[in-house]
This record gives sequence, structure tokens and C-alpha cells, in this order.
Amino acid sequence: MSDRTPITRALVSTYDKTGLVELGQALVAAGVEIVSTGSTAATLADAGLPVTPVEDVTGFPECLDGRVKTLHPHIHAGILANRSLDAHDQQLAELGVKPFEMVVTNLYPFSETVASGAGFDDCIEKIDIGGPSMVRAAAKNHASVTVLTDPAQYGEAIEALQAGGTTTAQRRRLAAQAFAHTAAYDVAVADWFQGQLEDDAASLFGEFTGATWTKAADLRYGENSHQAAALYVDGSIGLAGAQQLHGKEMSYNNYTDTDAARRAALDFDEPAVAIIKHANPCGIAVGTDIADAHAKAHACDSTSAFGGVIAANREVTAAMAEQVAEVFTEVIVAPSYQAEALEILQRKKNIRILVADMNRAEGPATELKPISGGVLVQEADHFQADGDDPATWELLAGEAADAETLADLAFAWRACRAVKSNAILLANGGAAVGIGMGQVNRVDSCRLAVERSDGRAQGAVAASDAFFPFADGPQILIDAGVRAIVQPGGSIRDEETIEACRKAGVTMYRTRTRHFFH
Ligand SMILES: NC(=O)c1ncn([C@@H]2O[C@H](COP(=O)(O)O)[C@@H](O)[C@H]2O)c1NC=O
Repeated sequence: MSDRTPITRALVSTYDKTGLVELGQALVAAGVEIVSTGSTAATLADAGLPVTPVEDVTGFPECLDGRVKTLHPHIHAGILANRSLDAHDQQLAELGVKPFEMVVTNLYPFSETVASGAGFDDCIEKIDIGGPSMVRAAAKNHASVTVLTDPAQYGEAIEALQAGGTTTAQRRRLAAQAFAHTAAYDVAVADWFQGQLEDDAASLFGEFTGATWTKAADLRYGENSHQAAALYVDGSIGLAGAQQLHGKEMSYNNYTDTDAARRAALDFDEPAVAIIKHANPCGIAVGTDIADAHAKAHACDSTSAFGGVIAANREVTAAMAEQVAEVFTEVIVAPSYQAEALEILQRKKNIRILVADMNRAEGPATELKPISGGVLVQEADHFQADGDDPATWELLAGEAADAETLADLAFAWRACRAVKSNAILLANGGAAVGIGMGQVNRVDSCRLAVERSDGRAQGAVAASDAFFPFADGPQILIDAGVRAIVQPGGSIRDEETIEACRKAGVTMYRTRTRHFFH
């Protein structure tokens, strides 16, 4: 016996008219009566299709500039009647209400209106009320009603109409999609509304915050092979919306490392490359061009660059691609690739090649970190005009840096932000030459940076992501031959650290800003 529920009457009310006429034709061909609102009905009628205007069903005119069209018991009783109950059928008959077996609706474009910069009143008008009511009613009553909320679903609906109706499983899936659709819509409205409240504090951290994501892909596994994982997207640009041009599927760890690499490369205006392993840079550099930047980043720690994730903030040239092709690389992400560069990289079977938006101006104003039982929300960490600009730094010890040293300090300070705390980064000539990352005390980070510099600490500059609590860390850097240090300052023992630099004739600057990265 077929599990298909035949469709005899459909309510059609769509903002987006994509595919509407084709769906209407299929409905008519299947003998379905179409009841429809204002411009939806006009579109169908213009295509020569028979349509019953919704007013003929409600006996009430569309009014209040469209605020009330389908909000009527003749519509909602028709959608919500439980067709398995004789009592409901009987009541419909008594009330003169005809049931619907299909609802086709897509909502007013609220988020798009907000994104267009429209004013408060225009945004309010684009909050759809009747549409979500119909969608939720139809989704609740999916046992008898098929609900379509997206023109992308019309193809399968047309096939179902031709096959004699929709199946229970199909209606359940469509109902789940419908509830997800109205939930996302309501979260967008609530989130926007919170930001409209006059209380200043409410604009960033209101009483409510919400976001919804849609699944883009199942991943092979998570951080480890016994963990399942998936990628969800929020529709904004960024890494999650990147286009993969070549290579195996992206893994969970590929995504986290590529995100760290992209963030690091985007911190620079000059051509810059970051090479990431386990969320930390093993190389980061700026250069005269992108190939130069890559060569310098790779030279920082060519051993660790094996199996790394590379981000470039400029188009990848053939010259850079030749260099990358010599090293086993998991992922490369860039805004674009020269045709020849792509050809060179594609010769490597395993490299994943991604094109992503690499525009620093974009990016969310806040970032979320789940903790057990809740989520922390903070303003995203941006560079500060007062503190991150070397012109605002305070000279604490030694001679004022010459232009070349200051440029290296400025580079080291920016690059250090990409290193997990406690972070010490040694740099020379616009390239990291030794990185001490993720240690539980700063003195060990200093030791590690010097050790990994393999003698290149001599004459280099150093940046520390936060203040030195004792003079022991800077002393290690000084003893290794570092010529200048930049750090936020603010320790109660700052004076000891400054004194160590003074004694050694090492330049030290204070930024007064800090960039922890956990
Ligand atoms: N108020 C109502 O009764 C109502 N009923 C349906 N709508 C919406 O009106 C739109 C379609 O209207 P039209 O067919 O006039 O273009 C759809 O996006 C639908 O979700 C309504 N509009 C907003 O709330």
C-alpha cells in the first residue's frame, strides 16, 4: 500500500517568487486547488493558472498594508485540523472550512533588510507574522500537511505530486526544515531587536544573544578519530564559506589550523604568510611579495613546516607555488591563485587548496567560547590605535629604535598575537626566527624561543604577548643577543625588567595593550 498522502488543496504565499510558476503548473496538473495571497496569486494568474484569492476563503480583505492576509481561522483551521480525528473533520464541515494538504511559504527577507542598512521602521515592517504562523501550523500538522519553505524544495515536491502525493518521512523532514527555518528567522529578529534597545550596554551584550547555523558538511571525524564532527555555517563569509579547489576533504583539525593561519595572515597589510601547526605558527613573515614572505616564513622552522597549513594574504603566485610544492603541506588558503600557481599546486595530490575571503575588515564583532553550562562572549580582539601603533609606544630602556629595528618590533608585536599564550616571538627582517608558544610560564617561552631560533636570536628583536612578571625571561633574551624587546608592561616588577634591559643597553618599549590568545 502506498504511504503517499494525496494533495488536493494548497495554500501558496511566497515572498521569493523563484520557481513559483513551475510549482503552480505542477499543482494544477495534479488537480490541486491553489489558494493564494496578493502578489503570489497575481504571479500565478498572470501565468494563466487558476487561483482562489485568499480573501474568497476568509471573506475578509487583506488589510493594514499586508499585515493581515492569512491570519484567519478559515486558513489556520484548514491547516491545523488533525485529519485522523473524525471530530476534527466533523468540525471543519460544521464550520464550512476546507482543509489544506500543502502550504508553500517563504518569509519576508528580514535579515537581508537589516543587512541593507534599512532603518528601524523598515526592518520592523519586514518581520513576517502571517508566514511563520502558517509554516509552524503546517509543520506541526505534518501528519497531513506538506510544508515547503524554500524554492530549492520545489523539485522534490513536483516529483511527489506526479507520484500521487508526499510520504510521511518526506513530510517529517520538510517539517523539521520548516521549524529550523522559523527558529533561525526568530533568532535573527530577537538578536537584531536586542541591539536596537537604547541602553548602550545592550548593543553588544544584551539580555539575549543568538545565532543559528546550517549544516554544510559531515566531517570524517573530529579532533580524534573516535569523535564524530560536522561543519555548520552561518551564511557569512570567512573560512566556513571557503571554496575548495583541490585535495581531500577538509578535516576538523584542518579547519581549526586553517582558521588560525588565516587570522595570522590577515593581521598584516604587507604581503604576509603564516604557516600553522596545531594552531600555533611555526613560521610567519612579511615580504616584498608573497613568494618572498613564504620563503621567509618557511625558513623560520623548516622542520615543523612539514605537514603545515599555509595562509597567504595575497594571490598565490607561481613562484610561491613552486616553493610550497617542495614541502608536504596539508592546506593552503589564499584570496586567489595565479592559473600557473594552481597548476603547480594541483600536481600534489594531497594538498587541500582553498579560496577564502581574506578581507581583514570583515569578521564578527564578538566571539563565542562555549564552557560547560554556558558560553562566554567577548568583543573580538582587534588591534588598538592607541597601543598597537608603534608611534604610541613608550620607551622604557635603551636607545630609541632606528627605523629598521622599529619595523621589526612592529612586525614581532603583530605576529606575536598569532601565538598561543604565553607567547614570545623573536623576529628579524620581517620574519619570525624563533617562537616560544603555549608555555605555562613566560620564562620557559623565552627559553623555547631562543632554543628554536637556533642561533638567530643574536641581533633579533623580541615581542611578548603580555608583561614579564620577573626579569628572568628578558634576561634569557638579552643573554641570547636580542637587541630590542616590546611588551605590554604593567607588572609590579616592571622596574626589575627595565633595569635588566638598561644594564645590557637593550631597547625596551611598552605598548600598554596586551594580546593573550588561548
Ligand atoms: N500577515 C499575514 O497574514 C501574512 N500572510 C502571509 N504573509 C507573507 O506574505 C508574503 C506573500 O505575500 P504576497 O503574496 O502578497 O507577495 C509571504 O512572504 C508570506 O509569508 C503575511 N505577511 C506578513 O506577516
